[in-house]
Amino acid sequence: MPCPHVVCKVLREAAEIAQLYRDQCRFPALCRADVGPVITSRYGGQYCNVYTEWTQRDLERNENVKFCRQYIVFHDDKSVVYSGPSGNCTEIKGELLSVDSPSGDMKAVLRESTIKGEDKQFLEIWHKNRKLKCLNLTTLSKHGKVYEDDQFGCMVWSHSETHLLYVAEKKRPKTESYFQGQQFEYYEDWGEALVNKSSPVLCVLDIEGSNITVLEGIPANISPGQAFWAPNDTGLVFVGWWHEPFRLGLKYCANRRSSLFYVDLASGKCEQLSSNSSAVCSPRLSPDLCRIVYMECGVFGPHQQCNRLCMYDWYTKQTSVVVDVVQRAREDGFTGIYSSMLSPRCWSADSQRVLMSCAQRCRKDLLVVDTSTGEVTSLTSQSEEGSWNLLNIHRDLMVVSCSSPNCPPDLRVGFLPEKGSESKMSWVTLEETQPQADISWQTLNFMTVHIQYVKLPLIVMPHGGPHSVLVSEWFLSTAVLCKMGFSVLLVNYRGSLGFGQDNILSLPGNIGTQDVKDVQLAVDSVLKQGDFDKQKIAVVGGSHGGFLACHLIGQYPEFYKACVARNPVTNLASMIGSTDIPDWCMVEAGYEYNTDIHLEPAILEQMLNKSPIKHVSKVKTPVLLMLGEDDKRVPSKQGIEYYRALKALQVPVRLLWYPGNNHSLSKVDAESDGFMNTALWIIQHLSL
Ligand SMILES: CC(=O)N[C@@H](C)C(=O)N[C@@H](C)C(=O)O
Repeated sequence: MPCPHVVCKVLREAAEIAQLYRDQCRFPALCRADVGPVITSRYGGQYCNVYTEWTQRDLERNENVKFCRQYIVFHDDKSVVYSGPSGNCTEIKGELLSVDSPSGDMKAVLRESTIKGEDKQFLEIWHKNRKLKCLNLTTLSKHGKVYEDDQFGCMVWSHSETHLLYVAEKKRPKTESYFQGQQFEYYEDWGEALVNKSSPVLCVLDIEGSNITVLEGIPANISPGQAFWAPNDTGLVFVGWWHEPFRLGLKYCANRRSSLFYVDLASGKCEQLSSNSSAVCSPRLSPDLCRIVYMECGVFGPHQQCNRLCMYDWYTKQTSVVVDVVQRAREDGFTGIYSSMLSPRCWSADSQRVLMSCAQRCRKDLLVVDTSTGEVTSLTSQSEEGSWNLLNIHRDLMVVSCSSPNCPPDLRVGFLPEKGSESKMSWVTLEETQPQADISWQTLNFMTVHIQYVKLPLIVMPHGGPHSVLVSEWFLSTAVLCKMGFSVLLVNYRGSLGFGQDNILSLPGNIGTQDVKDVQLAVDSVLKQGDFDKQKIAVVGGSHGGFLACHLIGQYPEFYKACVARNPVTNLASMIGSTDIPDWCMVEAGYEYNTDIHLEPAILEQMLNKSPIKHVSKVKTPVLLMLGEDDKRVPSKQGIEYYRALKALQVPVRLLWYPGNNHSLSKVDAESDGFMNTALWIIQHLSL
C-alpha cells in the first residue's frame, strides 16, 4: 500500500551538520596495498603479510593523515585459510615514497624533512631492523626534487636488488646573481597539480656504492616517467611524453602524445617500443618477464576515452591489441576499458591474465582479461555491492576494496579462480566497514536516487570532465547530504566514460546543449515519480560540472532555487588563453586541436555561444562560487567573470576564495569549509 506523502525535515543547524560531517570523515580510504613474500611457518603452514596504507581527514590537525596497517593471511595458494590484522595502525609522516625489495628483505624510503627551515629530501635504505643508508639528496645535488606524483613518479628496485630507480627534476643551473641572466628564466611545467614539474630525468642509485647516476641517452624532447627495470636489468622501460613545442596539462588528460621507450644501460641507446602517434600509460611487466601490457588511446580529442589494452612481447618485439576500443556496449554487457591507471601489479601468476578495476556503466567492476584470447570476464558484475577497486595482485592473491554510496570502503582479499571458474570468486574481509542504514541508493536509467515516500528536496550533481563518470561508490559529501535529509541525483550524461566510445564522442561540439539537456531530462524524469519537492531543487557541480550548473540556471531560470559551483568553466573563449589545457576548449567546442592553431573570431564566437556566460542575463538562482587561487586548470578568473556578471544583474552571489588551493579544492579546511557553505547555502535558498 502506498504511504501518504509527508513533508521531509532537513537538518539545518550548522553545529549538527558539522557533527555529521565530522562523523562521516572518520571513514578512511585505502590508497595502497602490497602482498609480501610467502613465508612457511615451522608447522608447515604458508602465510604472507598484506601491507596497507589508508588516508583519513584529520579535521583537528587540518591535514589528510596517512597510516598503515598490516594483516597476516594464511593460505594454501588457492584459498585463504586464516587471516587477521597483525598489530594496530601507525601514522606515516614525512614519507613521500616507499617500496619493499622483491625478496622483501629491504625497503627504500624517500623522506622529506625540514631542517633549519629548509626542505630536504633523503633516500633511506632499510634492512631488517636497521637503517642501512641515508643519502641527503638535496646536498648531493645530482638532480632537483624527486617526483612523488602518480603521473611520472616511481621508485623501483632492480631485479637484482642492487639498484634503485626513481624520477626527479633535472638539475637547474645555479642562479646566484642576476648578472648571469638566468634568475628569471621561465620553466614550463606540466600544469594543474604538477606545478614545478618540468623536465623529469631517470635516476639510478647504486646501493652498495651510494652512487647516483642521472641517465643520459633519453631524447631531449621527451619527459620520462612510470619507469621500471627491463628483464635481466639490462635497461629501463618508461613512458615518454613529448613536450615540444610546449607542455600541456597532464592531470585528467590521458590523451597526451606519448610512447613506451627502452633505454639500454650498457650502450645508452634509447628505442621506441610503441606507436609514434598515440598516448600510452601504465606499462606492467608480466611475472615471467616476457611481456608488457599497457593502455593506449588517441592523441588530443576527448581528454579521457575508451582505451585499447596493448601487449608488447619482449622477445619477439611484436605488439598486439589484446582488447580494442568498444564503440557500443557489447551483448555480454562489456563496455570497454576506461581505467586511467592499472594497479602496481596486475598479472595473474601464470602471466596469462590481466586484472583491472574499470568503470562499466554506473559501477566499477573487477575485470579479468585473457591475454591470449582477449576475452574479458567480470569477477564482480553479479555482486550486489557498489564498486570495486583492485589495489594489488601478487601470486594470484588479490587485495581489493569495495564501497557503495551507503557503505564506506572495506578491505578484502581473495584468490583469483582458475580460468573458466571466475564465477567461483570468494572474498575474505580483512577490514569490515560500517554500512549507513539510513542512506539508500539505486541505479536507474538516468539516475542514482533515493526513493522514499516523503517529498524530498533534491540536489542535482552532474560530474566534471566532461569525460569522467560517477560510479556507485562512497562519497563523503553525498553521504552527509543524505543523512541531513536531502536526496542526491548523481548524473552520468552522454559523454561520460563507461558506456562505450561512441557515447564519449557524441559530446565534443555539443557541450552546453546535449549535456545540459541530458541532466535536465534525468531531473525531469525523477520528478515524475512524485517523490520530490519541485520547489526545492538545487544544483551543485565542479569544473565542467560547474559549467553545467551555471548553464542549467541560465537555461532553466525558474527551476533551480540554489546553485553551487566549484571552479566552474564559465567562458571557453576567455579560458583558452589562460588554462593549462587549451586543447580541451577547442575539442569540446567542436574543433580539432593543433599546437600551432590560430584562433579565428568564428572559433571564439562558437566558444562564447557554448558557454554559461551567454545565458547569464536570464539567471535568477542565487549562486555560491568557490574558487581556488592556484587553479591552473580552470583559472579563478573564470569564476570572477561570472561573479561580476551576476553582481551587475543583482542576482544574489557569494564568492569563497581559497588561497593555497588548486582545482580540486581538496585541502582539508577548504573541503570542509566548502561543504558547510554548500549545505547552508542550499538550506537558506531552498527555504528549508
Ligand atoms: C580535463 C579537465 O580537467 N576538465 C575540467 C574542465 C574538469 O571538468 N575537471 C573535472 C575532472 C573536475 O572535477 O575537476
